Amino acid sequence: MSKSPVATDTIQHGPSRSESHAPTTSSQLASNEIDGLRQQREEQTEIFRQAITKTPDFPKAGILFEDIFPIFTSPHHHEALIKAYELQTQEIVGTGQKPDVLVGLDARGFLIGPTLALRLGCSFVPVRKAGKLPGKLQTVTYEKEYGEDSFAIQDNSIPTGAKVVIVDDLIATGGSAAAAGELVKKCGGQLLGYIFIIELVGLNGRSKLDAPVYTLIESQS
Ligand SMILES: O=P(O)(O)OC[C@H]1O[C@H](OP(=O)(O)OP(=O)(O)O)[C@H](O)[C@@H]1O
Ligand SMILES: Nc1ncnc2[nH]cnc12
Repeated sequence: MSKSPVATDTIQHGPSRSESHAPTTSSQLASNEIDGLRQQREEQTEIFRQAITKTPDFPKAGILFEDIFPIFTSPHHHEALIKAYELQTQEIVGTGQKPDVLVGLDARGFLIGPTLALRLGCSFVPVRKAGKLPGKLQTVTYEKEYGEDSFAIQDNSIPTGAKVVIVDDLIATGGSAAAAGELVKKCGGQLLGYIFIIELVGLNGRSKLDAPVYTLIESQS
């Protein structure tokens, strides 16, 4: 799992299995468990990496489009993906805790958010493209890798002070995610972090975000 501040710090500062000769203490046990989790994640990440297709010059010349839909053709890979998001959410909110609200971004964040919310037993709230949601809205216009767009969220969808995690498939320029974060805050939510499958690291989208960013795969560095 790349760019995971909580997990990476724990792994880097804990003793590794090969360094440990003394009797096992509870902190070493925790470290071993983390090693096991990390290995499991690396195997899963490799599965996702192989499933994702890359298409040059789509939807515009110069864009290398990374398509996550093939992950969903296999129930096994689909399950592994939701599990990976579940583990990542646990790292953000703390073991045994859950966010109050998961916010998913139109459209590909909707592939992950509702299923994950059901697993965690929390609320799911959509951030929709402009013109799709009824009622009183908060809206924002933003730039993304291949154009400009507008997002909306329903005004009363997030209780004041609610712990919120934003999920989407990919971060490129970070424009979409930053806009969604702005909407969450306008609604009074407390933004705890973002989770993506793919990060296009060369675009440094995470620099636009002011909450921790967790990604499974780094690409296009
Ligand atoms: O980091 P950025 O440069 O903002 O780009 C990332 C966004 O672009 C894609 O969505 P898109 O707007 O293409 O919508 P879609 O999910 O309907 O395809 C992707 O799913 C992210 O939401
Ligand atoms: N290169 C890319 N591939 C897929 N979705 C994207 N959204 C923004 N940039 C993208």
